[in-house]
Amino acid sequence: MIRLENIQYTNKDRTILSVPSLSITQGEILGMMGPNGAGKSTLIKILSCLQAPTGGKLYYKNAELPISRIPLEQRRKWAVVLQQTLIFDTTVFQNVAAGLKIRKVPRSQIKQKVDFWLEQFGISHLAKKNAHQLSGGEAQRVNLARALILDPEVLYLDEPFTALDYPTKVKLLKDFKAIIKQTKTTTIFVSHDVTEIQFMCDRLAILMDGHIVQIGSTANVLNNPNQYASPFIHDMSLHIE
Ligand SMILES: Nc1ncnc2c1ncn2[C@@H]1O[C@H](COP(=O)(O)OP(=O)(O)OP(=O)(O)O)[C@@H](O)[C@H]1O
Repeated sequence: MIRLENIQYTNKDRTILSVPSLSITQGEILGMMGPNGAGKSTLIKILSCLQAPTGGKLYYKNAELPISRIPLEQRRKWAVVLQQTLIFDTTVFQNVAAGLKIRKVPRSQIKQKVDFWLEQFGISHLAKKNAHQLSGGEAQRVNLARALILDPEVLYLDEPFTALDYPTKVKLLKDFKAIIKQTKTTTIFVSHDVTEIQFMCDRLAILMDGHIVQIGSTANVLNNPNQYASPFIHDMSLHIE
């Protein structure tokens, strides 16, 4: 589905990211972990074309993308959800409908789709509430519904659950995983929380200092880290216990 070849991101003389190759298959959930400043957000931004790399090639469904000028139709196949919920000062319904309105989807379809996605995320009862009056967990549900309503082929998530308390997070993770497995949405998921990663991800990549030092099945990477990943995995062991 997505393939990176020799992707580099340098700033002045500093290499922030260097990924010789990375392939992401359709429908998989790929996790990304690593210390602060390892380059996870930079990689997400490059994958979702929010930021152009300074070198390398990006392929989407075997076609090379012109990374410095990605067409709008292509960008619209992807959705990005960040830790900060970008909620508009209007109702929950209008927030979830926003992307469809921009795409000029007919009103009758908008109503049908919004009702469906509010239901999927268990927030139908909040439809008329002002989105600025929501709790963190409710707001993040709105944020996720707003992304998934666009039927993205790829979903990029950068620590979307970090600010949530544990019971809220567990409930949302369960609902969310069921939805993305059902819709077979290819998902790239950055997190600092090993529990989230274990629960969500088919594969896990460990980034250190701008390099993917290990990638493989989530259980294998966490249980058998290589010499480069093991200091980071070891430091997380307190959280695992
Ligand atoms: N546009 C930029 N210009 C200069 N330096 C940048 C730029 N973007 C990121 N960096 C630097 O690149 C490095 C990687 O940053 P990035 O945000 O990708 O890391 P991260 O792994 O997502 O970190 P965190 O876990 O703290 O969110 C950091 O040292 C950051 O300061």
